[in-house]
Amino acid sequence: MASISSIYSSSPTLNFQNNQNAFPNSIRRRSRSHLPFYQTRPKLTETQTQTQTRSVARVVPTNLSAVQSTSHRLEKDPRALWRRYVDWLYQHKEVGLYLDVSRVGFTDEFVTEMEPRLQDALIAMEKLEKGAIANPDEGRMVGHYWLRDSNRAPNLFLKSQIDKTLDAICGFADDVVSGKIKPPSSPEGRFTQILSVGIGGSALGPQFVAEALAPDNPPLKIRFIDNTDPAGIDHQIAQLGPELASTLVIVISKSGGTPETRNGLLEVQKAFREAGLNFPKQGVAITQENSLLDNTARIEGWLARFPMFDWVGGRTSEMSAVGLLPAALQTIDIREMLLGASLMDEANRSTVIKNNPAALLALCWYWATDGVGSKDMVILPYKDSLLLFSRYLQQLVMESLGKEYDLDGNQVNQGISVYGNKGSTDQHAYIQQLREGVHNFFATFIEVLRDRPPGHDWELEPGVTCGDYLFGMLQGTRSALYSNDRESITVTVQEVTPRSVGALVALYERAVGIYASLVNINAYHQPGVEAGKKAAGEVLALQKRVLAVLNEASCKEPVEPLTIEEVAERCHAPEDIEVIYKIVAHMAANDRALIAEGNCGSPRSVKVFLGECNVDDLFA
Ligand SMILES: O=P(O)(O)OC[C@H]1O[C@H](O)[C@H](O)[C@@H](O)[C@@H]1O
Repeated sequence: MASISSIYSSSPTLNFQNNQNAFPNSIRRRSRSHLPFYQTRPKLTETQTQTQTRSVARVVPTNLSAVQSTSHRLEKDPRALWRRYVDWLYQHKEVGLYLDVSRVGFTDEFVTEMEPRLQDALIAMEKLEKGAIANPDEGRMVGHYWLRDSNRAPNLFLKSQIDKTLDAICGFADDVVSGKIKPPSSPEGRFTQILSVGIGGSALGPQFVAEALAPDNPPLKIRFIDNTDPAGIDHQIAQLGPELASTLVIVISKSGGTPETRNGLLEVQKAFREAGLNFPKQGVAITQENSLLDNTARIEGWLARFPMFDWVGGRTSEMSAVGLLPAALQTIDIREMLLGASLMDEANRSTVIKNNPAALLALCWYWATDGVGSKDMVILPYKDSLLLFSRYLQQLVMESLGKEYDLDGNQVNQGISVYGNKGSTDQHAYIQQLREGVHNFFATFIEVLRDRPPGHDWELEPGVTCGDYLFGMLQGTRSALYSNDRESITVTVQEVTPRSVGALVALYERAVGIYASLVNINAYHQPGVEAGKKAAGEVLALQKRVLAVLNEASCKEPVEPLTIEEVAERCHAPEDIEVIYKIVAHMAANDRALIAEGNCGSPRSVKVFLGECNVDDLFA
């Protein structure tokens, strides 16, 4: 998780204070060591690429590579496949979940060779659950498993923090839903909408759970601002219309300093001002204690604040206030979600690999991707309400496993790519390529046995329901892929319920942790994300310098239009000329007092000046 200072030090504009001053008073010269954003990762030379390949090879023991998927032919005899299905089928009775790994072609020899490594991974997981510093780079414990079983927290203080927060969430949600806590100026007299502002791990879990579990007509309907796209934000606010007066705004950010979330908040606050509404009486913050967001909410007297804990990462925060508060406000049974997760956690502690679904998943991933991410994970839930599962897993898996270095400092460039939407819809989009095209994936089907609530089904043709078609499509695709040597895992749940959704989240969280141990990486940090954030800050800082240079030239009599080269020179940033051109083009397209003359298709012809100059700023 990025520290606040690292975000703010990179750009003076990325600050929770609304900075109205677009023109800096002084222009700082960039140090030579300050690389422009597009140069942050130099290309590897041929020798480096070879070194990289060698270190990748090091994480796969040579004795394993001989028995792995690439050289192995899949079993095709139906009776042998049925035996394999029965032998390997995992069932969790209390959750109503099954895991079928029979269509992944791992051999017995592979399982035997992986056994000691899986046992090591389970020991590492046990230590993590007991409070070890499992995220060494950030010196942090990794405690999302304690959230659903606080008795497992390593000390009483953490346990009471978890319990108190859960009670506070339930109490607050009950009071909002019952109308005891009301918005100050809504004609309805109660909150009817939730606007959740957050990004990444502070959005994806709540989005997935809302789509999966919210009732058709929840007492509070949720919508999300999860980007700094102004048109997207306007769209959400416009759709709320007069109901802004009865909207509970939940701002979620672990660090409390993520620029997109800060911007979303400022935009929403502006909408409240324009509607004559009192934002603090409708605002809730979920963030780490003493973060900028926390302090802002405290000082401004927001309606409520809920903590995010240092030891819970964003992408594993669904069972913290981040996921639980929005869910509870939609009357989703969060205690059942927590129970589903803790039941699944318990199963995932089994040291018998066949009885440990997370270990089985990790084993399959390792087999299918040769332990180096050589194949993508395609997630295909055959249920509309699970549409966002793949998006949720994309962050969980890719941010956790996508790492340049392993724990010993070897360059490994690990990861598994994740994508997918839902079946059978995707059969009409890209299954053609999956079956016959480039063989670079393995599929995971998510099957839901219950088609509709009891008593609602009907036969649209004799003996066949709509749900039977969905079922048939899944089975047909699974077998069509397999017959063409495409491997698949099937996770089956009885129904989409708070319990099964909690269990699915827990299953994949643990599988990611175990897999990370198998490939010896830290699953709990995200150093690569910082580069993009830092680069964005640099672009915005450069934009201010461009404006200052243009302001100076535009205040001259007569106005001095500048070429892009001249702007770059005067910014003392000739190496950033391309970004400067893009800054100019973006500002010109947005009527920002900047006039660009010439043909945008040939950037050298463009001359630029400001429509209005700011003399005060020039002499400030
Ligand atoms: O919750 P926040 O601190 O606002 O962070 C939101 C997101 O920011 C970054 O992109 C991190 O890589 C994500 O892991 C995190 O979920």
